[in-house]
Amino acid sequence: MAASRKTQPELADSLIKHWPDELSGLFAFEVGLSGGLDSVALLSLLCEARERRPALALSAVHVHHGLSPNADAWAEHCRALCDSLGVPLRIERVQVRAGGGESVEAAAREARYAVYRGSSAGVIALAHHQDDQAETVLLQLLRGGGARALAAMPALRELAPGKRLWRPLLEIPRARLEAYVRERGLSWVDDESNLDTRYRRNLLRHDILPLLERALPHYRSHLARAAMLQADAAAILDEVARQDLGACRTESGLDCARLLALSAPRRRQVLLAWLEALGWPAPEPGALLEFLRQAEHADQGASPVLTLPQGCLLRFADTVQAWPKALDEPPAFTALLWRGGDAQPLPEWGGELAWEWRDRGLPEALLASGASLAPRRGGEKLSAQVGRREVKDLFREAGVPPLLRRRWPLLYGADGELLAVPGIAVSHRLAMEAGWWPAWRPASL
Ligand SMILES: Nc1ncnc2c1ncn2[C@@H]1O[C@H](COP(=O)(O)OP(=O)(O)OP(=O)(O)O)[C@@H](O)[C@H]1O
Repeated sequence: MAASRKTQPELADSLIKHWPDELSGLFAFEVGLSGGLDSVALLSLLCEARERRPALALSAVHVHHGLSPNADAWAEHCRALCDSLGVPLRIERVQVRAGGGESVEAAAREARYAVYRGSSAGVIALAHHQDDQAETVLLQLLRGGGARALAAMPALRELAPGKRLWRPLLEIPRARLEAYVRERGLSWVDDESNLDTRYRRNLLRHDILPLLERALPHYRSHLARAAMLQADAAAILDEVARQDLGACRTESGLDCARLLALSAPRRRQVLLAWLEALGWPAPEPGALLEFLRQAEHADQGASPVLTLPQGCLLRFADTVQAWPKALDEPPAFTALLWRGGDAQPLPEWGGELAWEWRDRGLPEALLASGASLAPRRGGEKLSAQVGRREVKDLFREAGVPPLLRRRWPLLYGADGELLAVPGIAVSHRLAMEAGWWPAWRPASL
């Protein structure tokens, strides 16, 4: 053991030397221990760090997925290793349920992260190394990922409030970890699924990367460097998108004029940042481009819509709005509460009825004496300069998307006469003098 420590001493030294400043003052570290070579190396290295930093409270967690016939043996191996290193271990059994097109691998990962988030330690350390990082960059590239995806795995990130995820081995090639583990005389288990080339990562690892290595022995560090550069680019994109989003955001969505004044790539980033803030996954880049193109060239009367699994984006008047998928049916009847021109919030209608004083508007007496709101049923007509006009045509001309027409409140007088289509037109017959104009403000998300 003493002789071997001379061969690979620099690994533990380098770990200590590169201890992130952000982790100073944190002492409870838990290693995600699969029992494989990488996490065995990490646990052992952190044990060496503990010798030099006795305040370090080191523990380990093994997530027992129960997926492999060898799962119990892996857990046993972790137990024996932790006993020999004097590290407390918790073994967490999880039920892996893949659903909705998710792979078993992804479901197992999700289950692991749930266990990590539940840890009482402030820092969870995982053993991803430089080879993993290089593979991740290539896989993201092959999936057509952008800067954020190509930034691959960060060395440090927040896992949950007050909890960090740390990957201290990202700059170390796997071969060095193997040499280290062998020198320490430590044993590890091999996950048999790692040899299964059905998984894309394993196909890269076993069939493609060995070829690449022959021509470009330093490809790992080059890909890791590319990831670092992309991480910077992604951080700048995020910063700019956050600022642009702040400038474009209005109560009901994004201001079209401000959005369209931005360069095309910034527009896309704003929309993506907004969707992310809403918790909606990013749409296909092509679909987003097409929506923005249509939104830019939309005339009065056209309302481009981008339909997404969670709902839809639409351009209406001077805003881009996001509407959740399931729009409830509006109420059949709502009494107008007249408060001398104060806006009336109507959450059950998904918006607010506001009032403006105009040269031609509705008389106050009419509004104060039993007016009400009801949805469109079809066939309604409103008094116009010449005769009466179909509400359907008024909606179309105003560019109200069909989706919003269903829950657009129409304003009726106590005698059942249609007084106004708020925000679009008021009865010509009743608005002969200065009076009130109703404005309907649909609230998007
Ligand atoms: N069963 C497990 N229990 C605890 N930690 C684990 C387990 N499996 C993996 N880990 C931790 O996660 C690290 C990455 O493992 P692996 O490469 O198998 O996961 P991955 O799914 O490819 O990566 P990611 O977690 O980024 O999705 C391991 O080095 C180890 O630290």
